[in-house]
Amino acid sequence: MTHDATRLPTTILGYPRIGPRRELKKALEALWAGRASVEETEAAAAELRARTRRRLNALGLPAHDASIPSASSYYDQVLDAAVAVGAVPARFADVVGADGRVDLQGYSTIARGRGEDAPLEMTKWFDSNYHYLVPEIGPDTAFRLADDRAVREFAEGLADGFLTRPVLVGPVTFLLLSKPADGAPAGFAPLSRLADLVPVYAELLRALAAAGATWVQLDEPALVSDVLTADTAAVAAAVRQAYGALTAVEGRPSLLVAAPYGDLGEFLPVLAGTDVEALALDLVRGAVPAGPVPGLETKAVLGGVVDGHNVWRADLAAALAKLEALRPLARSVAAGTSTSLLHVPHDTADEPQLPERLRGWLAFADQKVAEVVALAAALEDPAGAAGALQASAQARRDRLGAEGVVVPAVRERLGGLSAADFARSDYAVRRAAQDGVLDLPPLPTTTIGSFPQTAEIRRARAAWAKGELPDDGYTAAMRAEIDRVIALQEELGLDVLVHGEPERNDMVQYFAELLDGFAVTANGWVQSYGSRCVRPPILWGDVTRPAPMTVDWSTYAASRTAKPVKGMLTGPVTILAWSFVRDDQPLGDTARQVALALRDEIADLEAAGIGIIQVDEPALRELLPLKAADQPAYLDWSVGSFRLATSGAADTTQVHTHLCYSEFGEVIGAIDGLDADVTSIEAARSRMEVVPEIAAAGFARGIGPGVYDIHSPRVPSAEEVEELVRLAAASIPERNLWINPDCGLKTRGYAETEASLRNLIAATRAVRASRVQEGAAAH
Ligand SMILES: CN1c2c(nc(N)[nH]c2=O)NC[C@@H]1CNc1ccc(C(=O)N[C@@H](CCC(=O)N[C@@H](CCC(=O)N[C@@H](CCC(=O)O)C(=O)O)C(=O)O)C(=O)O)cc1
Ligand SMILES: N[C@@H](CCS)C(=O)O
Ligand SMILES: [Zn+2]
Repeated sequence: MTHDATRLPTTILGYPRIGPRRELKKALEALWAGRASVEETEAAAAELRARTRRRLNALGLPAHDASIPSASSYYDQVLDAAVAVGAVPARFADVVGADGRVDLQGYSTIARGRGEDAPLEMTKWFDSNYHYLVPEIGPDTAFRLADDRAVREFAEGLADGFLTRPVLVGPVTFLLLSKPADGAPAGFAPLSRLADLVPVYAELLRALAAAGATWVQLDEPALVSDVLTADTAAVAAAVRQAYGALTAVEGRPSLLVAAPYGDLGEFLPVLAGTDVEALALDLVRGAVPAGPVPGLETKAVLGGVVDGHNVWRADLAAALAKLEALRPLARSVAAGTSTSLLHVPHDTADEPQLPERLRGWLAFADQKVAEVVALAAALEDPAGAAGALQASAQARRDRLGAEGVVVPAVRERLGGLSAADFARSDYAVRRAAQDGVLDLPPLPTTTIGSFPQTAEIRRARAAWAKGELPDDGYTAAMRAEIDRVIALQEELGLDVLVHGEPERNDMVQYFAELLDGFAVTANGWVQSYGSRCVRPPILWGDVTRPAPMTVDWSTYAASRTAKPVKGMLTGPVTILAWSFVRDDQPLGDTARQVALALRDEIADLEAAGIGIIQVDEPALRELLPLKAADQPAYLDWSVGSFRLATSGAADTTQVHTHLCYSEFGEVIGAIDGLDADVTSIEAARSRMEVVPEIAAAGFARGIGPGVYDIHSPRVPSAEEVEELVRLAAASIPERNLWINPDCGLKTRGYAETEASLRNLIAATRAVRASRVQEGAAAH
C-alpha cells in the first residue's frame, strides 16, 4: 500500500501492554526474582507483541498502513524515552553498557532502584491511575540516541508482516514531565534543554524512516494540562521549535502528534501552525473546535471519540456526529480513541462470570477497537453502519433503564441531606473530647494500615476464591495474620495499631465486592505501574451497603490488644477514582452515594467500640481536573463527599485520613477542608517538602508527614528518620505531630518492614527524650 500523508489510518493511540493474563508482569517478576534470564523475558515480551499485532489485525486494524501502534514497554513509556535519549541519572551510569546501551537488567535497576540508589521517582500520569517514572534532567545531561528499541520493535513487526506505527513520548512532554537532576542550579527548567534534545528525536525519526516507518506518533499530553503549561508562551515557543525542527528532517516519516487526556485549548492553533501531518484530539474530554482553526484545514485529524478511560460501550451515533462536525475543519478525519487503551482491560469475553446483561453494556480494549472500526466504516457509508449505531444506542438504553441503576431509597436519602450532614463540631471541641478518651503520648506513632501481603495470604485468598478453602478456613488464616501483625506492633511499641488489611485484595476492590451497585472482574487487570496491576471495579448502579464490611476484622484485632486499633476505610473519592464509574450522572452524585455507605460503616465501627477510624483518600489529587477552571467544582464535591462520609462520627471518635502517590501542594486547601482530626501524608520521598507548605496554609489539626519511604526495600536508619522527624517538628507544633510511614506496607516484605519500623520507633523515642530534656532545661 502506498503511503498517503493526507489521511490517517483508522487507529487507536495505544493498547494494554501487560497481556490478557498479565504475561508481561509474570515474565518481568520472574526476571527480577532470578527465575528467568533476560533472553527468556525478552522472548515472552516479543511473543506478547506478536500476539497483540495479530489480535488488533483480527479486530479490523489493517496490517500494512500503520494502523497498528507499536507501543510496548517493559515498564513505562517515559522511562523508555529517557533511556532512548541517554538521560540516565549519574547514580546509574554503570548500567550503561560498553556499547552505550542499557540492557533489560539495567533498565530494571533504574526503574526499581538498588541499595542506596533510589529509583526514578514515580508519579501519576495525568488524571489516570497509571504512574510514570520522572526523568532527571540537568544542564549537563548528555542527550544522544542511546537506545533504538523503537526501531528494533518496528523492524520486528515488519519482519512479521506488519507495518506498524511507532509511538514515542514527544520531546516537549518529555521535558515538561522531567524534574531537575540533583545539583541543577535553582530555577533550572528541563525545558531549557529542548534544543539539545530535539536532534536526538530527529536522529530517531531518520532511523525509523530508514527502517521503513511511514507514520510515527509523538504523544504530547502535557499540552492539555494547565499546570504543566502555566508558562504558556514558553511552551508554545517550545512546540514551534521542536516541531519546526522535526518536520524539517529530510526523508522523515509522517508525524501524528497526539494530545490525549483533555482539550488542547490554546495549543491547538500552535500545533496546527506547525508542519506535522496529523493531530490526534481527545474529543471525549475535549470538544470539537467551534470553528475553523488556522492550519487545521491542512491536517489529517484523528477524532478521539471512543473513550480510552472508561468501559462503557460508546454512543456511536454521538461519536459519529463529532467526527462529522470535525470534517469541515480538517483536511481529513479518521476515527480513533481519546487516549491509549492502556487504562482499560483487554476483553469483556474474559469475564464470563459477569451477568450477561451487564457484559452487554461494556467495551474493553478489544471492543473499543471494534467500535473505532465501526465508526470508520460509518464515516465512509453512514447508511451501511445503521445497524451498529442502533445496537450501541440500544445497549445504552438498556443500561440506563436496568433495575438497580436507580434505587429510590438511595435517591430519597440523598435528597434529604442538609448542611448539618456535612459538618462535625469545631475541631477544638473534638480535640478536647478525643484527648479525654485517648491516652496517647506526644508524637504518637502509627502505620497507614496495610502490612506485607505475603504469598501465603494471597494463596489463601486465591484458594478461597476458587472454593478450595472454606470460609472458616479463610477467616482463620486471616485472623492468624492479624494476630501476628498485632503482636508485632505491640512488640515494636507503636501507639495506634492497625489490623494490617490482610483480607483486602486491594483497597478499592475489597469494598466494591461488598457494596451493591458495583461489579468486579476476574481478569480485568490494568497496569498501575511497572508490573503492578489493579482490577478496577465497575460502578454501574446506585450504591448501597447490604452489610457491615470491616467491623468483624477491626473488632477481632481490637480484641487482641489493649492499645487502640484504628478502623480502616477507603474514601469515596478514591473508590470512584480507581473504579470505572457510571457516566449517566455527575460524579459528585455518585460520590455522595458511596459516602453514605461509608457513613453507615463508620457508625457501625463506632458502635462496635472502634474509637479511631481512618478514611484513605490517596486519589484526591488524581481526580483534580487538568484545567484550572474545572477545579473548584471538583474540590467542592470531593471534599463534600468525604465530609458526608465522616461527619456522622462522634466528637470522641478520631477521624484520620491518608494521602499519597501525588504531590499535594495544589490541594492543600482541600486537605484542610476534609476536616479530619489527623492527616497522614506522603513526605519522606521529598524530604518533607510539603510540610512547610502545610504549616503555611494554617493547617492546625493532627498531621503525620511520612518519615519512611515505603516505595523501596531500603531500610532507613534511625538517624535518618530522626532527621526527618526534626525537620517536620520545625514546622508543626509537637501536639499536632504524628509519626508514621509514607503509605501502607502491603508491597514490602516483613524483614525490611520490621527493621524500618524499629528505626522509626527508635527515632521517635530519641526526639521525645530530647524534647523532655529541653523542656526540663527551659524550666
Ligand atoms: C495505592 N495504589 C493503588 C492504586 N489503585 C488501586 N486500585 N489500589 C491501590 O492500592 N493506585 C495507586 C497505587 C498503585 N499501587 C499499587 C501497588 C500495588 C499493586 C499490586 O500489588 N497489585 C497486585 C494485585 C493486587 C491484587 O488484586 N491481588 C489479588 C489477586 C492476586 C493474584 O494475582 N492472585 C494470583 C494467584 C496468587 C497465588 O496463587 O499466589 C492470580 O489471581 O493469578 C489478591 O491479593 O487477592 C499485582 O499483583 O500487581 C497495585 C497498585
Ligand atoms: N490503608 C492503605 C492506604 C494505602 S494508600 C494501606 O495502608 O495500604
Ligand atoms: Zn498511601
